[in-house]
Amino acid sequence: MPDALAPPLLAFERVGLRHAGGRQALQDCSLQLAPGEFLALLGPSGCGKSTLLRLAAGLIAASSGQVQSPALAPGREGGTAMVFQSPALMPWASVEANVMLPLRLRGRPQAEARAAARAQLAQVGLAGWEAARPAELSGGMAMRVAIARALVQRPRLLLMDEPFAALDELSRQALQAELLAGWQASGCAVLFVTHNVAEAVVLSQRVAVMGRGPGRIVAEHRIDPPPPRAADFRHSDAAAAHARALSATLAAAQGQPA
Ligand SMILES: Nc1ncnc2c1ncn2[C@@H]1O[C@H](COP(=O)(O)OP(=O)(O)OP(=O)(O)O)[C@@H](O)[C@H]1O
Repeated sequence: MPDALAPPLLAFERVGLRHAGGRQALQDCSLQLAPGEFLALLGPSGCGKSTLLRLAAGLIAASSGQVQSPALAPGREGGTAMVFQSPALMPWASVEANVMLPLRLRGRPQAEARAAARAQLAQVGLAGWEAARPAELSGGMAMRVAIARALVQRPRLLLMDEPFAALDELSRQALQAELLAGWQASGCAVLFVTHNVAEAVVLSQRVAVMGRGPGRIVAEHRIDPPPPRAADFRHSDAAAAHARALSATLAAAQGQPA
């Protein structure tokens, strides 16, 4: 659960970003994420969601304003991990070796990294698949490996860029439930980019809606009840009401009637 009194884990203060080609992708973009919070970032195509995520990861620097996050401080445990729409696994390496990689790169001993990878794979439902190669996995299983590879790093901040967009609906729902279980077990904060209103409602505690031209946060919407929620929350009247409100906000952000 986010602690309302704790300093933010991630703070964007009037951030602007002009790409090298001259395009102003973000302008006056302000957003805060509390430790342990699950925030969905919802917005139309091209509004700057991925750009915002890359700023949060420290992969690019703001042109104006400030991005602050203790999770970006170098040399500290509990940093930032990222999951993309493509699982981006090493095809020549086993599932276990893929999940061990970030720990090995940090110098963790082989046996310790293997034990951590096995435990994390079991947590995402992949016990018994440690020796498999990525080519043997379904899209949903490959994404589970990518999530395990992120969570095994014990990040304080998990950044996810439309990770379930390429999956069929049933796989997507299963992965959503597993991500929520992983989030609750790890206590990390999640910033989750999606186009999908229902996904934002089911997963998050709060939704930030982006508008474009240039990209900025135009609305924030709290999703009640707080987690953990009943398994059938996605079919509840409360979820439908949140989805209607968010769809209207999103349509307004795109300059369309709801
Ligand atoms: N490296 C880059 N150089 C120049 N312009 C870029 C670069 N990356 C993104 N842009 C532009 O910045 C704007 C925001 O792009 P971004 O990918 O952040 O949007 P998005 O909301 O994630 O889009 P989508 O939902 O379609 O993935 C777009 O107009 C895009 O064309």
